[in-house]
Amino acid sequence: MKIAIGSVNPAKVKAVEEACKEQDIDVIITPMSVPSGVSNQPFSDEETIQGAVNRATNCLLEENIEIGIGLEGGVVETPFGLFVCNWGALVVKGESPIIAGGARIRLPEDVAERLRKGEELGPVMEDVSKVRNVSKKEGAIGIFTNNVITRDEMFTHVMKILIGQFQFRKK
Ligand SMILES: O=P(O)(O)OP(=O)(O)OP(=O)(O)OC[C@H]1O[C@@H](n2cnc3c(O)ncnc32)[C@H](O)[C@@H]1O
Ligand SMILES: [Mg+2]
Repeated sequence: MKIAIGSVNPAKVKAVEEACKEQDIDVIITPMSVPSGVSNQPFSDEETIQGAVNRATNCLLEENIEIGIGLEGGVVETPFGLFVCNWGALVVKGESPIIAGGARIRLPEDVAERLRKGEELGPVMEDVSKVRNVSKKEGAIGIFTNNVITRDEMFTHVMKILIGQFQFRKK
C-alpha cells in the first residue's frame, strides 16, 4: 500500500512509521510537504481538524498515493486556559475522512499569552525551552511532561487510532 504523510516534520513522519510497524502494516510511506490550508497556528479544534483533513486530501493529488495522512497541531482556548490540541486524518482516495484526536496539555500562562498576541507555538517553545527545532523533536508536550510523552509518541497514538478505525471500516 502506498501512503503519504502530509508533512516532512520528523516527529510526524516517525509517528506514521512507528504506528504502521507496530500494527504490522506493509506500506511505503512518502513524506510530502503539502499546504494545510489553515493558519500556521490553528486556534480551535475545528481549524486544526480542517488542517489535518486538508493535508491528507492534498496528498491524494499525487496520482500513485492510495491513502493520505494529515497530522496537525493547534491550540484551543478554554475556561481553564489555552491547551495544545492535536488531530489526525486518514483519507482513502474516494472515501470520507477518518479522524482522531490526541492528548492535550494546558500551556503555562506566559506561553499562552504570547500565542494570544499572535506568536506561533513552535518559536515560542524554542525560546522558552532553549531547545532548537523543538516542534520537530519532543514538542511542547515533551517539554512540559518532562519527556514522559514526546510529540512523536503522542502522534503515534493518534496514528494508531486512525489505523484501528481504518481496519474496522474494512471489516
Ligand atoms: O511542518 P509541519 O507539519 O507544519 O509541522 P509543525 O511543527 O509546523 O506542526 P503544525 O503545523 O501541526 O503545528 C502548528 C504550530 O504549532 C506548533 N506546535 C504544535 N504542536 C507543538 C508542539 O507540541 N511543540 C512545539 N510546537 C508545536 C508548530 O510548531 C506550529 O507553529
Ligand atoms: Mg506547520
